[in-house]
Amino acid sequence: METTTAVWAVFAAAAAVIYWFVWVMGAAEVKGKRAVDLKMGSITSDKVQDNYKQYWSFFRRPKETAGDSTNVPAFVDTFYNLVTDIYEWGWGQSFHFSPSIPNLSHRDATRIHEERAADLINARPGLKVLDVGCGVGGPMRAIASHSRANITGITINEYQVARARAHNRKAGLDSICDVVCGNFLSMPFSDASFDAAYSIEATCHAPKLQDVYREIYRVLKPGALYVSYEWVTTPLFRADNEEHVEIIHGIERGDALPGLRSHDEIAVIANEIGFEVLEEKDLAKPPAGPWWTRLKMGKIAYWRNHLLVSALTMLRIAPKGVVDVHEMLYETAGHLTRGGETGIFTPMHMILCRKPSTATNVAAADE
Ligand SMILES: C=C(CC[C@@H](C)[C@H]1CC[C@H]2C3=CC[C@H]4[C@H](C)[C@@H](O)CC[C@]4(C)[C@H]3CC[C@]12C)C(C)C
Ligand SMILES: C[S@@+](CC[C@H](N)C(=O)[O-])C[C@H]1O[C@@H](n2cnc3c(N)ncnc32)[C@H](O)[C@@H]1O
Repeated sequence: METTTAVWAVFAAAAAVIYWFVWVMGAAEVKGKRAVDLKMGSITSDKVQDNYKQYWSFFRRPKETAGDSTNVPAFVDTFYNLVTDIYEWGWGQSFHFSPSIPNLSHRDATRIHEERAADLINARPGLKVLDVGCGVGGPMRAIASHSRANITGITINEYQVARARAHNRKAGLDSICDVVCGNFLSMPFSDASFDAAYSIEATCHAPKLQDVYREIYRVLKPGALYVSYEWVTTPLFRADNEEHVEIIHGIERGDALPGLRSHDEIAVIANEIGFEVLEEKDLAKPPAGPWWTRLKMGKIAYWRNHLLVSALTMLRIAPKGVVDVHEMLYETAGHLTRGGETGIFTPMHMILCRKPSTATNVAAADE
């Protein structure tokens, strides 16, 4: 072989490897981002590392200020600036777990878990439904396609609003799906303005569940249904077991949680606000397939992703700090997996509630 031909062959092979590594392997898990498009929400690239440090400082706050929850929405917003693109790239547009179903893809299992929420609140054409903590709108689009209900989502993170709106347009669902930026602890909606509501793995970010349930109760019409998939510790959790405590702390640190609640607090709080509790169930319990296997099976993929984000950072395609955030998520995946395997944690404690038909618009806990 001539030298020039050999050089060209080496170049072509290298180009093919880079293409495969970045565009094929680095493509979004389901449908969303490519690794080369990793930004960090609305943070400018030079501020990513500072924001990452700021995120961690929340967990190092002095004991005297630990009870002060006023800064939680800002801390959660910073978290989603840091992780939204990595989530979309490595997981898809639905930022939640679902029970695995034999012979079904993650994508289908995710859709089924979302449609279940829609069916529980009897979502149907013409109904005005609220999505509390909507992320980039994966569940919203699945539920809108399934039910043809009109859905309004709310998220604290401006960058997610832009992503969700772009996805809604692309899916041709923008006539029935909209997203607003706001705090679910004080929502920019009038009293009794929604026919139904759901929240999927989002209210765990509220420092006090009462505050978000009270707001949801306020904006729902009397008789309206509300379903939530809550992150909680299960009856198997033991506060005097060091490993259990470490797993739960690990989940809190890596997922911007001010403090995980126990399974038995949820219905008590819903009742306290004035909701009638119609059903409560841990959707992770058998016969449901394990929700954590999707995290566990990806060990090799994590290493590939780690190499990819490191290479993209070195080439200055991805901002400095992405590697740290990715490392944090990798560790979190370990804690979540242990939480699932030990059975001490579930991300799908389902509670179905109704605002009484006779309700005046004052939440019981306010009276
Ligand atoms: C409900 C919440 C988020 C739940 C999940 C969507 C995310 C929790 C942990 C995330 C991930 C962990 C490991 C990442 C991996 C290292 C990377 O290479 C690709 C993305 C991950 C798989 C990432 C994806 C999203 C999660 C599974 C919380 C915040 C309340
Ligand atoms: C894990 S994501 C789940 C998103 C979506 N439900 C899904 O399943 O894809 C949690 C969402 O809750 C939102 N959130 C957290 N705290 C919030 C707050 N105080 N006000 C509004 N949204 C909030 C986040 O911005 C994010 O969109």
